[in-house]
Amino acid sequence: MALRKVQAKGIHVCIASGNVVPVAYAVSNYIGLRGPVIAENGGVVSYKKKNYQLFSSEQPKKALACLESQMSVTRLFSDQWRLSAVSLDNCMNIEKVKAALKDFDIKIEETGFAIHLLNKGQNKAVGVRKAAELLNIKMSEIAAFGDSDNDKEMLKECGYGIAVANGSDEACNSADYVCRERYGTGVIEGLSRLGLL
Ligand SMILES: O=C(O)COP(=O)(O)O
Repeated sequence: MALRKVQAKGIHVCIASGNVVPVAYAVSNYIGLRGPVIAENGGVVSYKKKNYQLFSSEQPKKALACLESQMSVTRLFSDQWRLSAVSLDNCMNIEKVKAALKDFDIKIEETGFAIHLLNKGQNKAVGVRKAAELLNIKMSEIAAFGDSDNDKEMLKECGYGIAVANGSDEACNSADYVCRERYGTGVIEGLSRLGLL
C-alpha cells in the first residue's frame, strides 16, 4: 500500500482527522502507520501511547447545552469519546445550528461527515504543528493532503498542500496543487508528484 511504501523510505506518515482518537488511531494502526495521530480537528494529538490534549471541550459543551435548549440535537455516536469538541450528525440543518449559536464564541464547521462545534483556533494545522514538534521537524518540510473545509488551514500552513480532485472549494483553494484524480487515486497522484512512489 502506497502510504506504507512512503513510510518505508523513512518519512513520517500521519493521519489528521476530524474523528476521535480511538477511530483515527485504529485507522492509522490498521494501515500500519507509526506517525503521530492528529484527531478532533487538531484538538488532540496521540503519539507513543500518550495523548496531548490541545483544546478543552468546555466551550463546545456550553454551546451544546444552549442548542439542546432550543432544538432536538443528534450527536455523532463517536462523540462519547470526544475530548475537545462536540460533533453533530450532519442530518442537522447547519444554518439553524449557526443561528441558534450566534452568540457563542466557537467555530462551527461542516465536513460532509459531521457538523463540528470547535474552539476558536482549533484546526488540523494546530495538531500538525504539535506533531511536527514531537518529531522535531519543520512545518515547511511537511506535505499535507486534504479534501474538506476542515483541511484548509493544514493545506495552507504545511510546506506543500495537495487537494484531491473531489475536494471542497475551500480545500482546493487552499492547496498548492489540486490533483486530476479523485479520492485515493488522487493521493497516489500527489505522492508520485512529490517523487515518493
Ligand atoms: O470527522 C469528520 O468530520 C471528517 O473527518 P476527516 O477529517 O477525517 O475527513
